[in-house]
Amino acid sequence: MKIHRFASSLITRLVLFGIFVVVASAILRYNILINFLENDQAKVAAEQQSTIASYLAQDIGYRIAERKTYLERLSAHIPPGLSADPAAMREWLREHQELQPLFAQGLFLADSAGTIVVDYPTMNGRRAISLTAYPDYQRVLAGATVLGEPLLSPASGHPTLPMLTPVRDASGQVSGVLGGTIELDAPGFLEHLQQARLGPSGGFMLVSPARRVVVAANDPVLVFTPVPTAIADPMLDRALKGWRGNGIGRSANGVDEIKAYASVPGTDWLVVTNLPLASALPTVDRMRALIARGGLVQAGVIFMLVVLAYFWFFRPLRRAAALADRMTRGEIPLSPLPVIRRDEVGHLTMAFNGLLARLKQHQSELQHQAHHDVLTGLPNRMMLADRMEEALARARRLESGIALLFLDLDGFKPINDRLGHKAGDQVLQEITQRLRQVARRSDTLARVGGDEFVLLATDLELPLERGARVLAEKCIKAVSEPLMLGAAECPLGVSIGIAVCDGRCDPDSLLQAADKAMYDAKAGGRGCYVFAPDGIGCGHVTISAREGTEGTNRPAGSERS
Ligand SMILES: Nc1nc2c(ncn2[C@@H]2O[C@H](COP(=O)(O)OP(=O)(O)OP(=O)(O)O)[C@@H](O)[C@H]2O)c(=O)[nH]1
Repeated sequence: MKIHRFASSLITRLVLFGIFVVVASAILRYNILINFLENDQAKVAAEQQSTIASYLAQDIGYRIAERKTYLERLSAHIPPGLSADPAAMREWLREHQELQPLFAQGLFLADSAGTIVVDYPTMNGRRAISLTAYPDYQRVLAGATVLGEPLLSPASGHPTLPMLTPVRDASGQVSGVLGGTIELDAPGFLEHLQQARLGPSGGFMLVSPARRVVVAANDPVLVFTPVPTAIADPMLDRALKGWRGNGIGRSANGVDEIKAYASVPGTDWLVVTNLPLASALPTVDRMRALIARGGLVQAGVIFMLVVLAYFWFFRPLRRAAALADRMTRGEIPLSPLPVIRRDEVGHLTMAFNGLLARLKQHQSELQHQAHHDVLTGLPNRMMLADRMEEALARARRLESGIALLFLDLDGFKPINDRLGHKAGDQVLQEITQRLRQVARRSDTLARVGGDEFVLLATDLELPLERGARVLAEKCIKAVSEPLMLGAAECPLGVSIGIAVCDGRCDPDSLLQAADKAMYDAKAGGRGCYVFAPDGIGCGHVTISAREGTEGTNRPAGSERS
């Protein structure tokens, strides 16, 4: 029962609704804020990465340009005829290599047939290599300085990068090729890219779009590995096709990353940076934790407020409901509930009190209807019984007596028949008024049948019959007075049976005795009164001065009706 009441409680619903609103707004706020922060932070991080990627690309470009310029200058300054003397040429190369070691794997000279003839330092097998098979060899012969594709040095096994420039004779004709081999791992070339760290798990790559291979990376495992396919990493694929910029994309292993792409000047290479989104946005993570903690605190505060509200705002309501329950169970009488505050609860309580007042009024009306005759407003038989009980008890206490006059109208039916029931009702109301004037305030005049009335007279002095007789005569006189309804005369009389008692008799027997005496009065000619015979149904009647108890008594001057 309690669980059911709890489940259907307005307060429970209010609390649940409140919690729903708080949770929904917290989730909404959380999503809006986190989305905004994520986008904002990701944008900032992507711009930062672009800057870093550009810086690295510029740095690599600069180092390549530096080597290119150096190689071209060396080529231009080879003393005439020196290339014909390998030992002197090698010495010349050594001097320059030691002065400016930009090519970590050294310098070499190829003759006009493309065969390497001199190198410094001497590397295993390098002198036997022919450059004619080299894809860009013809471009070198045409006069261009060419940066080759990265390859694993057959001599050292290290990733290397060859650079070739033409050597011209005095007439300006290409007479040979001067080359230098850059070692990718060597200090002073790609070390920024290789050693740099981007967050806890971000990385850099130098990619050759032509070969679709990773030239260098801060993760050595990636070096010389093919780049992911277009499906695995669509953003990188776009970058390989020429697009430059930054953004958020999914990596080949399914991680969302912030990526940036920048071109290395003087090459077709590409610097790629990538940083997993999660580690790029530490503020967002902290914000998440902060919002979660804030949400918990908020929920706690709201819960406490709801509990306080429950106890504070609804206390009068709970108290009123408890009182109303007790009234319903009959533990306390129906009485207005206390109105504590002038709020909605107070309004409801006042409305309840109004309803209660109406109910009580209705109840007393019903009570009145149950004990009174509707037409005349006189007490009915039920109420008469109560009054008789009271009167008998009082008579016993005060050692007085009571008289019961049973009145039945004479000649009422013809009025009804002649003038109708409505007129009959008016007659009954008029007779009631007349009989009321005859009775004392302490007496009870009741209507017990169609044209039957009972007059209960109390506190009678001895002899009881004297008072009863006077009363009966007054009744006969009052009823017999001319009665006009409009122009119609309504002649009426009344027959009265009288029973008297000193208080020690049974009310039903007393009523029966009076009723029977009334019939005797009817039988005796109507318009008169008859006392119930001593001992008939009223064994305790004490009559000290009994007059005319055996005969029919008419008031002086009254006519038989
Ligand atoms: N108008 C009206 N008539 C009523 C009411 N109650 C009973 N009656 C009528 O009252 C009449 C009573 O009948 P009787 O007692 O025979 O009338 P009566 O002419 O006085 O005859 P006796 O009593 O024998 O002298 C009946 O016609 C009933 O229908 C009422 O509330 N209003």
